[in-house]
Amino acid sequence: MSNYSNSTELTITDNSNEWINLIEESIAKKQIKYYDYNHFNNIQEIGFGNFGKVYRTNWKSYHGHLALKSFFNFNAMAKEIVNELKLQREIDFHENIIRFYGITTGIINI
Ligand SMILES: Nc1ncnc2c1ncn2[C@@H]1O[C@H](COP(=O)(O)OP(=O)(O)OP(=O)(O)O)[C@@H](O)[C@H]1O
Repeated sequence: MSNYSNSTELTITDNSNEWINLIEESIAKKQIKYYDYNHFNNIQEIGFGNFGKVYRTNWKSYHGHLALKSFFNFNAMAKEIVNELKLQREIDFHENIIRFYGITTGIINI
């Protein structure tokens, strides 16, 4: 039997899903709360930015309004989203900083 001690291992690395995996893991560990999209109602577009549209919505029987932020390309944005969440956690002690509640997935059809 021969031993190819100096053989080179060809490794193909694909980091494109690394950030998606991190978000999914955080949801699985309940570090990020996942909301069922079916519980949102009365969805109305209120603005848009470079990365997606923003909607005003209600959730279940909660009477206040929430902002739902959508992304045109979540996969391409995942790294920036993780970074935003880290930054948000640093400063969420201040009352003027809006709270991050969690994530949902769905196709907005209004
Ligand atoms: N929590 C919120 N409550 C009310 N309106 C909001 C809220 N978040 C965003 N908006 C509205 O949606 C618009 C887009 O917001 P978004 O955060 O996506 O982009 P931006 O911060 O304006 O710019 P960028 O695309 O560079 O991030 C805002 O300009 C605002 O009008």
